[in-house]
Amino acid sequence: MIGTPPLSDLFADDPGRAERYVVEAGDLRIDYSKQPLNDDVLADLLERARDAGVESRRDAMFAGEHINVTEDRAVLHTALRAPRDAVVEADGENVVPDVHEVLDAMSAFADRVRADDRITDVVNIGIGGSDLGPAMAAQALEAFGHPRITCHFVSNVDGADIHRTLQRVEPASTLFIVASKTFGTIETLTNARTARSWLVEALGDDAVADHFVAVSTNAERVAEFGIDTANMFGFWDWVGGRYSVDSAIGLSLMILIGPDGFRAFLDGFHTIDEHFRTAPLEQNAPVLLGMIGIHHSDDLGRDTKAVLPYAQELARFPAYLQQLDMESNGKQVTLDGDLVAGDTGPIVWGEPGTNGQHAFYQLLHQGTRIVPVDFIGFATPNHPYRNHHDLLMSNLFAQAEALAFGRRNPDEPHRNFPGDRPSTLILADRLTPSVLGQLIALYEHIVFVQGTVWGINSFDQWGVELGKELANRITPELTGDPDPTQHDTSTNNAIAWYRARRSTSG
Ligand SMILES: O=P(O)(O)OC[C@H]1O[C@H](O)[C@H](O)[C@@H](O)[C@@H]1O
Repeated sequence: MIGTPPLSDLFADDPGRAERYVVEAGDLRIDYSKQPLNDDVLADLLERARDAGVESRRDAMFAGEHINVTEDRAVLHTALRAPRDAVVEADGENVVPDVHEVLDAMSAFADRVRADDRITDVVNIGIGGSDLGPAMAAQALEAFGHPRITCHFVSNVDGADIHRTLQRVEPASTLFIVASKTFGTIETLTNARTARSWLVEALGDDAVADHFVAVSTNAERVAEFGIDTANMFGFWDWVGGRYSVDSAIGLSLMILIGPDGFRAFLDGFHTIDEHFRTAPLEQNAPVLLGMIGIHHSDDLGRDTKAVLPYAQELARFPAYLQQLDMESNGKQVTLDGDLVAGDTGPIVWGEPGTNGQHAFYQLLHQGTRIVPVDFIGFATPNHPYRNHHDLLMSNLFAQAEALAFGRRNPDEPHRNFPGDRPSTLILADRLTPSVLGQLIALYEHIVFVQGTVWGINSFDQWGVELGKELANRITPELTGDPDPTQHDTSTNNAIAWYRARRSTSG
């Protein structure tokens, strides 16, 4: 492991540092000068990226090879944002015409809904990748939204979620989008059934065709559920759930911001795809940021990473990144099935600034753990209050400065700020559909680079299966007969406790 002097020394000794350690990708200006790097460390990290085969694996992904080996699938979310005339082959077939056929169908449908004064509310029912992407993006891009349309997102099987939403909408003016790649996810099917009963009770069976559409890869299950497949928008098994916001899973977003806005969103992704595919590693933003993350994790033993957007509209961005990063790289075995040697994906968390400053930044500044931070900010806000924005941005710049350089106070240790706390500063002119697409694609490819270096499969998610299976086993035990005894004693007692109270509380 190569160490570096404190950031204050690195800056003092190298006046060109702040110019040199900046990379531009699309509309993003990424300053990584407040990271524990010098030219030697950087060269070493890029060497490690090369040795790990980042370039060849990247090319294999873009070429549609089955790099998701445990599911024997291509990984082609990049094809979802390829221009109409591009050629991307999966299993010998160009998938781009199919992608654009669905985009065209979505666009026609979105235009119809946007022009239909009867529809005021769109409720997306989905979970995981079928929720977080559109929910995060709809919030992020509300300023670009249709004035009549409100999007709602129901994900949790907790009845409180659908109940709250159904109380806020009217059957006649609501469109439900049931979004599920597999159409087998119990949370989504349960919520969708409840929504359908609610609609049918108010408007009758015939209303389902007008008020329900589906987004899925599984036409058979959509039909079984009772949604006409004429009202279904498809996608493909080479789109991972957490990489699906730019597939038909983004239908609610497209209805909100319009087909042109959605096109701009996809173009933003594509800009970063092209950057990632073609920029030399030295100027390749996902590679640089990915390798900085590797440095924190592998060399400096840092377990977590905070993503702190100075944009209220990006409030759900950290939650979105949690699935993207932690479901992708929270793995313990390599592609060959061996245990990995060190740690893999970081614990990702965050909240928008300035709220975080009044909550957890104490630990960032003076805690014993060092948390690498990504700050995100914009020059122009999507609201009219420039004075607020100046305050917001001054806080962003101040926090990055304070973390990096601290303030010595030997006489009062509790007022001492040690500094030398790393951050990356990601800036863009304005949070537009294109810039949001660019940000998401940047993180997608950072995750890819890191998964490649760790030698893991970033595209499966077997770790979510066991809990699902056990829940399916326990569900009938909560109501059935006799009392269950087949679990460990703690689980048995918890189930017995619930059964007893369930029967008395009704
Ligand atoms: O879209 P669906 O098939 O309903 O899946 C929804 C989510 O659930 C699964 O358990 C996976 O962990 C996620 O990757 C997925 O996004």
